[in-house]
Amino acid sequence: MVNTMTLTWEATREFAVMAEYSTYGSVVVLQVNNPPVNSFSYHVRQGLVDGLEKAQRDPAIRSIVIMGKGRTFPAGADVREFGTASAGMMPDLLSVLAAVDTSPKPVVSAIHGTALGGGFELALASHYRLAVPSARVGLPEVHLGILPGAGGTQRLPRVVGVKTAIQMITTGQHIKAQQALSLGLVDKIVQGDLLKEAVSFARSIEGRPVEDRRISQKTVPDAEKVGEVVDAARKTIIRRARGAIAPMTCVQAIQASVLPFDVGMQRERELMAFLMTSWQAPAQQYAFFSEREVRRWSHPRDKRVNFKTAKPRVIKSVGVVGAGTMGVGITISLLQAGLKVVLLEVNKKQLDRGITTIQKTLSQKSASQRMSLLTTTMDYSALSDVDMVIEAVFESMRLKKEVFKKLDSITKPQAILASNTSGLDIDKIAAVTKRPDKVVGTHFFAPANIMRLLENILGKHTSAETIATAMQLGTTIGKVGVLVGNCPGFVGNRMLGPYVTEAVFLLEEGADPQDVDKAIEEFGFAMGPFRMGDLSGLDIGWRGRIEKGLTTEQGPPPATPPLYRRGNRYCPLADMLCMQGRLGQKTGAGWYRYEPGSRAALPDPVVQQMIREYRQEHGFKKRTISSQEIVERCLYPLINEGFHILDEGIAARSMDIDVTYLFGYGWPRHTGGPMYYAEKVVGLEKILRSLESYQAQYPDHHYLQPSPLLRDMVAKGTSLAALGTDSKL
Ligand SMILES: CCCCCCC[C@H](O)CC(=O)SCCNC(=O)CCNC(=O)[C@H](O)C(C)(C)COP(=O)([O-])OP(=O)([O-])OC[C@H]1O[C@@H](n2cnc3c(N)ncnc32)[C@H](O)[C@@H]1OP(=O)([O-])[O-]
Repeated sequence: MVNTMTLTWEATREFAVMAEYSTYGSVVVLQVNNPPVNSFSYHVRQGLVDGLEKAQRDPAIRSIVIMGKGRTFPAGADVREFGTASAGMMPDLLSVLAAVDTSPKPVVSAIHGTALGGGFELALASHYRLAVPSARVGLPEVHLGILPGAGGTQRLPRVVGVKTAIQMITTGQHIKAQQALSLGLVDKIVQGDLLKEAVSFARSIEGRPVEDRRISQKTVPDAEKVGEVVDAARKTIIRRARGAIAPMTCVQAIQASVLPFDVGMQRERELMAFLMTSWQAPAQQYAFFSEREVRRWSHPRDKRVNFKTAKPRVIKSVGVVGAGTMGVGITISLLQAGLKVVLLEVNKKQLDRGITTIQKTLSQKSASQRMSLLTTTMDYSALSDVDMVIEAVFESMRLKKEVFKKLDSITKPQAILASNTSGLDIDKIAAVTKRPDKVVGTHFFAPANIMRLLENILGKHTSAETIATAMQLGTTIGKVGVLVGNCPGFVGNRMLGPYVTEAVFLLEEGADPQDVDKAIEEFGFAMGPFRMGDLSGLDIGWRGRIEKGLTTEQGPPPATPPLYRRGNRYCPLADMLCMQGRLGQKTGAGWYRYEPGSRAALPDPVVQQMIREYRQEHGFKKRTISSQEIVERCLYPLINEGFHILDEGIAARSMDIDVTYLFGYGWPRHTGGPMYYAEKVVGLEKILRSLESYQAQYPDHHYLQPSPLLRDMVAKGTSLAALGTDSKL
């Protein structure tokens, strides 16, 4: 039992601020105090080493507890320090952990919050680990393009075996306390006050030898199977990594854990140095910080549109109009966040289908509780009292205007009206209401309950309060909200336009859909443009082109040259598929064919024949197109559109574009996003010169014309970060 009297701070705070030193009789408690996540900045490392040394010197001290102050046990190395002088300053994390491991007095890590990365490595270097039930542990370094470089690849397999270590480290998953206990990663789960419990536990183990508690001295339990385990895991890891080098490098380090500890540590250090100096690690760290930085939004249009000053309205209940795929996904997200939802659908069958999907998707445990927050209706008057409505009807301006007129007359005057549109003009929708200041675009991505991106569109009259409310709602429901301006397609779909168009032009010249998809997937996308089109439904784009007058259900509009529309080059291959009823996966055929019940895209001789005949008819000569050309011709125009978007102020910062693509379009994270990739991986000058060269070859592909901003930046040597507003990066 801990004497509560001893719980008053006796210690001086000479290592205060970053690692506080306190004594409770024979126990020293070192509390890391570096908000918000107690990361191991230089001062924390120094504080811990000083504290450990002081505890060793004091004969009255018999055990040491390490814990985190505030919300968490250390969540890892200070990533902002990477690449700076303080990252290399001694003591480094390895020497802190060596001092813990070799301490003759037992060291207990007492975990609450999230012990991640270097934090969990510190816990593994300790002789005992306690955790509160809500704690989570893990080694998520792979998401930052590196490996657990403070012994994590060597100590974890010594506890859980190579197989589980590979699984944990290559996925970077966080493990709950209970599972950590069953894996032997924590020794005890403690209820109640962690400090008291930890001090009491530390007293109970004083005097016991620490040698057999040192993980570094243990052997890997499944060491003899290491080759077999690695072989079995390799294929899946490489496929999942999609070009990221960190996962397989982590495996190489884990493989070395069967060697003597010091040899394995040396191997870990070498592999860490390899990753740290690769171009992928900074890209992934940029992605990590950008995901957080977009929360500090602002817009050049109006200085009141700024996260610092704009106050969101409190939203307790939300109406959702439309129980199609999007409306249902949005409803699920809102219910999962504990919000009250009124789901309106005028078609009874559709409504019933929607309710069934919602019930099935919500987790068994909380389904009835979540479902009690849902009201369903076919009557607009049920929306009279909600704080906000998200319209998710079919993508038609006429229909959306009708819905907004009704919503404006029925909902309370202060209610916010949001449209889940993927590209329609928010100002036109707002214009049919008497409250354009309360109208905003909220573009969710399918499946809306899974995809993390929420593109929030600021209309001409949208107030700062309204946009703040949309951004806040995104956070509440676990989305990554990005603020963008109003233009056709907003940021994401506008940039996708030239990408998809150029992909189809590649078919004219000799590529097959699978050639283009393969090149884009090798670049790192989960799906190339043709597989993606088949998944989303080819009719979406077709309907859009019909609405714009570019085509009709029967073929090209009368008196139109076959390969041109309004003076621009046009390829009708996608329209031809739709006219044959090939709308993608849902009809069993699109750019590919699909066996009943299967999602596997199979090359289709029918499509290949159609493309061949088309080439013949229009005099295109087939040639072999390299993967590099495919990647450049699809991605550089997309990037170029990003520069137009920045130039027009549709996105305030390049990171808003990057986050949009990382979270909404499956852009490979290890390349940082399209704008980061353009600047830091390829180089702006090279992008510009390639666009110029392709433009010379294809003068009527208008989007290959380099953006004036890109030209200007190359000429002046300006960086993208220098353009941004409010950026802390
Ligand atoms: C010889 C050399 C040897 C080198 C050895 C190093 C080896 C080691 O294995 C490497 C590591 O540990 S790598 C690290 C491995 N660890 C990880 O990868 C863990 C990464 N972190 C996370 O997963 C989440 O932040 C938490 C789950 C910790 C908290 O989630 P939440 O409650 O939703 O909160 P939130 O909004 O997410 O964050 C709040 C604020 O903290 C900031 N920040 C956070 N972590 C940071 C860090 N490590 N650093 C700096 N900053 C970090 C974050 O940016 C944000 O700042 P803002 O200014 O307010 O925007």
